Amino acid sequence: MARYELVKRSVALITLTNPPVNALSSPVRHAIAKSMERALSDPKVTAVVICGENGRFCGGADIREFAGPLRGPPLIPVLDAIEAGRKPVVAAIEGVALGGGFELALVCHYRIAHSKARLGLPEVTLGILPAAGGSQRLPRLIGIPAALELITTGRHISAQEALKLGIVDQVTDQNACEMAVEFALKSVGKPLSSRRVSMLTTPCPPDLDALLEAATMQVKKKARGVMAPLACIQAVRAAATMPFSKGMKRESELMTTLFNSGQAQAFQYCFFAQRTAGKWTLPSGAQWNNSKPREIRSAAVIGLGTMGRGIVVSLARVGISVIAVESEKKLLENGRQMVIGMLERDAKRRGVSASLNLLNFTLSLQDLKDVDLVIEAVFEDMALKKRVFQELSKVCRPTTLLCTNTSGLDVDALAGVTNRPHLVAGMHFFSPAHVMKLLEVVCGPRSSSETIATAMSLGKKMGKVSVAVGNCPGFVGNRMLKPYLDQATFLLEEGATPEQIDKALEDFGFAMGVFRMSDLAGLDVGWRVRKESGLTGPDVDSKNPPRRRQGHRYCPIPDMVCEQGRFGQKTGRGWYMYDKPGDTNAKPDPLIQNLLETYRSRYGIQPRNISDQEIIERCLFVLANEGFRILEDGMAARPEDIDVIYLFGYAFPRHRGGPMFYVSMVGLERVLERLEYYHQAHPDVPHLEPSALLKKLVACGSPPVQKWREYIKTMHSHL
Ligand SMILES: CC/C=C\C/C=C/C(=O)SCCNC(=O)CCNC(=O)[C@H](O)C(C)(C)COP(=O)(O)OP(=O)(O)OC[C@H]1O[C@@H](n2cnc3c(N)ncnc32)[C@H](O)[C@@H]1OP(=O)(O)O
Repeated sequence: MARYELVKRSVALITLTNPPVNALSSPVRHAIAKSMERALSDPKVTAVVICGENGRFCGGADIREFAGPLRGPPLIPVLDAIEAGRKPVVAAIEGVALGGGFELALVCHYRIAHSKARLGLPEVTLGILPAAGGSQRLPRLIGIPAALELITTGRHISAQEALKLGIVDQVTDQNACEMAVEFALKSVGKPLSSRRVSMLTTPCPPDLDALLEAATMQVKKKARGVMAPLACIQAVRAAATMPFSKGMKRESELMTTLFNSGQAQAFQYCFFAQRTAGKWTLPSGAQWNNSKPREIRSAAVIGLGTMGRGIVVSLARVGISVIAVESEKKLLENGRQMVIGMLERDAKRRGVSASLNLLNFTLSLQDLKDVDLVIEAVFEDMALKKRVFQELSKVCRPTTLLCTNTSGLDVDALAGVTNRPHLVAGMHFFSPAHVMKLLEVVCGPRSSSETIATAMSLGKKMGKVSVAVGNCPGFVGNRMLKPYLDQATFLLEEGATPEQIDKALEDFGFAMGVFRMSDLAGLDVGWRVRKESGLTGPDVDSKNPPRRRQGHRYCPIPDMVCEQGRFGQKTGRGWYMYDKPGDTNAKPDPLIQNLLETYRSRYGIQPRNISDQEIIERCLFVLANEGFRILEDGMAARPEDIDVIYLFGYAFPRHRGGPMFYVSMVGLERVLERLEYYHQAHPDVPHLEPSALLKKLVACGSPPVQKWREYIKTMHSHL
C-alpha cells in the first residue's frame, strides 16, 4: 500500500500504491506510518519525499471506509508525525491532492506540484469538513478569506493557483517526483520550524466577524438546509481564534456532528451513485466494460428551439463539428444568432476561444449525409418525428446513428420507421441543455450495444452525467414527475395554496417548489401535452365528470390557469404574479387565491388545513413509489440511477440523496404505511397504491438501498 525505497543514497521515497486514486485506506495509513518511522530512524536518510503511484498523489480518505467503524491507525496522528519529524519531507504532487491527500501535503514541509495537478478540499461536497487538520492548517498557510472560499466550496484549484496562493512552493512541467527529490536534498539542514504549518499564526483580518457572517449568509442561500458548509465556517473561525490544538478539537467535534447528521451519508451515497450510473448493462449481457463506443467527430442537430440550441452548444464546445438544421430561413437565422451568442459567452466564461468554425447551418436534411450522428430535437409530435426519421433514414449513410431528444415518446416507434433500428436511441437532454448535467440515454429494445455505448460516451464527453434508461412513456424522470405534479395540484384542490406547497418543498431542500419551478419552465408545455393526450381541450368527453379522466382523479386547475393566458414567468402571470413578463420575483396572486376558492365551492370541496408533513409525504412518497414501479418494470437498472436522474435533472436536494435514498432513510415500513393511509383516503389515485416492490422490500426487512437490486426480478430488465 506504500512502497519504500532509498534514492540518491539518502532520500527515502515513499510511494502510495492504492489504485485508482491512492486513497488513504487503513493499510495505506499503516504503511505511511511505518515508512515514516523507518525513514526518521534510519541515519542514512536525510530527507523524505512522498508521492503517489501512476501519476496521482492522493484522492483523499477512502470514502468507502466512512460507512463502517474506524479500522487501522487514525489519520491525524499519522499526519502529525510527518509534520513533527526532524527530517525535511517534500510532497511530490502529481494528478490530484484532494481532501485527506491535500491534508497529507499540508503536513509535509515543502510541496512541489506538477503543472497539471489539481488540489482541493472537497470534503464539503461529501457532507463533511476537512477534519484531518485541513480546516486548521489551510487558514494558517493562506489566510482566512482564501481558505474559507476553498473549504466551503470544495473547489479544485490548478497548480498555478496553488502557487499563487502560497500553497505549493514550486510548480514544474517535469517529473514532480524527481524534482521533489532534488528539492529535498537541498533542504537538508535548513530549519523546519517555520515549515510546520500548524506552528504558524493565522493571519486574522480585522473584519473577521463580518467576513464569516457574509460567508454564512451566502452558503445558507446557496445550499438551503445543508449543514457541512456552516460547519466549515465554524471550523475556520476556530482556526482564526484558537490555538492549533484547540482548533483541532473543535474540528473533530464538528466532524462528529456532521457524521451523525445523516446528511454525510446522503452526500457520500450521491458520490458513488454517480459513478455507479455510468456502469450500464443491457439484457443481452452487453455492458459498459465490454462494448466499444464509436468515435463521434461530426453530428447534426435538427430543430433550433431551446433544446436544439443547447445541444448544438454542448457538442461544439467539446470539439465536435455540428450541422444545425431548421425548417425555415427565419428560424434558422434566429437559431444561428442565438447559438453563436451562447458559444461566445460560454467561451468567454471559460477563458477559451469560441469554436464557431465547427458550426454549419442549413435548411436541408440532404446536407446530413456524411455525419456520424444525428440528434433530432423537433416538437414533441410523433407524426413529425416519424417523418424526420424516415427522411434521415434515406439521406444519412447507413452507419449514421439516429438519436432523438424526445422527453417521453416511444423511441422504438421511431426506430421502426428507419432502415437501421439498431442504430436508434434516445438522448434526452434537460433544459437548458448546455447547462443541465443530466442525459437520459434511452435504450430501445432494438438499440445495439454499440449505439448505447456511443450515446453514453458522447454524454460523458459533453460533461454530462449519463444514465441508461428503458423505453417507456416519460422514461424515468418525467414518468416519476407526473404523479408528483398530480399530488401538488390535488393538494391545491383540498385546501393548500401554491406558496404553502412551495415553502414545504423549499424547506425540505429544493431550491424551488413545484409551482415556482413550473412558472419558470412555462405552464403551456404541460398544457399542450395534456391536450394531445386527450386530458383537456375540446375533445374531452362532456359526459366525463370534470374531476375525473380516463377512470382516475384529475385536477383541471392547471388547465384553467393556462386558459387565462397565465403561462408563468414569461407572461408575467402563472401560479404567481410577477411585476412584468420575464421577471423572476414570484409574488402570491390574489387572483389565484380567488380561482381556488371559486373552484372549491363549485365542486363542494371543504378546504382543510394541510400540514407540511402531508405535503412532503404525498409529493415525495408518491415520487419514490413510481420509482419502485420503474425498478419493477426494469426501466431503470438500480435505485442509484433514479436518484442520479433526480439529483442532476430535477435538482433534488443532494443532502437528501435522491428520492429512493430519501425513502430508505425515512424507513420503508413507514413509507408503506403512509402510502396505504393516503391511498385509502384517495382510492381514485392509483399512484398512491404502494408498489409491489416496496411491499416486497418491507417484507424482506427493508434492506439498504444498495441491496435492493437483489430483490428485483432481472427477467423484466429492459436495460
Ligand atoms: C479524521 C479524518 C477524516 C477525514 C479527512 C479526510 C476526508 C477526505 O479525504 S474525504 C475524500 C476527499 N476526496 C475526494 O472527495 C475525492 C473524490 N474523488 C474524486 O473526486 C475523483 O475520483 C478523482 C478526481 C480523484 C478522480 O476522478 P476520475 O478519474 O474521474 O475517477 P472516478 O471519479 O471515476 O474514480 C475512480 C474510482 O475511484 C473511486 N474513488 C475515487 N476517490 C475515492 C476515494 N476518496 N475513496 C474511495 N474511492 C474513491 C471511485 O469511486 C471510482 O471507483 P468506482 O468506479 O468503483 O466507484
